[in-house]
Amino acid sequence: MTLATHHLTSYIDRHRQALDRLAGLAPEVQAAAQACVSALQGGGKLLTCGNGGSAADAQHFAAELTGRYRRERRALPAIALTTDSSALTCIGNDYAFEEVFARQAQALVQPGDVLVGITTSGNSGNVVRALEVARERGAFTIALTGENGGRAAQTAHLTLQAPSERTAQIQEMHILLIHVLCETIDDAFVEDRQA
Ligand SMILES: O=C(CO)[C@@H](O)[C@H](O)[C@H](O)[C@H](O)COP(=O)(O)O
Ligand SMILES: [Zn+2]
Repeated sequence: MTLATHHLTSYIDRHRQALDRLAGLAPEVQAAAQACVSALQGGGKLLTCGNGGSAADAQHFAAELTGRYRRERRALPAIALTTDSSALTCIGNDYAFEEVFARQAQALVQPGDVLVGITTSGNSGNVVRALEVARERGAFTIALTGENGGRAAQTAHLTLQAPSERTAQIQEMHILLIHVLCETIDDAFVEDRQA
């Protein structure tokens, strides 16, 4: 067996073992999807943030909404707080790295919005601070974490805890969860092209 084959087999085995536990998150996933749909139907927007691979996930989620996920529907408002290098460097340099998302949240979050903070450890300070600020400003807050929800789970209104302690596997489940949220958001808007 090659090393790559060994890794592929063990990744697949690990996912097989985790899938039943992931299915157990259905009530939380339904609640998260409903919160996103209600915010968007009420004129609110989604804001997303995360670090490293989770920054990519945050951008991926926002782009599925402003662009398109799977079915044709109107463009939906979503902003990833990870993309503006001027804002990130200014806030990181002049305040603190922990404030890079929170300061943008102070500027952008309105009551009725949803902020989604993505952190596999559950403990990235800048994600936790963004959840805190968004909550204070009247947004509904959702954390995507690993099995250990960490400080993010203590801060957010709702947490989707991917059942793993391995960063990579948590990320792989996060993107699955994000796509399920997008599928459910499509369900709500696909008949409503002019709204
Ligand atoms: O993609 C990976 C590892 O798979 C890394 O870039 C990873 O996202 C970074 O180490 C992050 O800083 C981890 O942050 P977090 O998920 O604990 O909030
Ligand atoms: Zn990665």
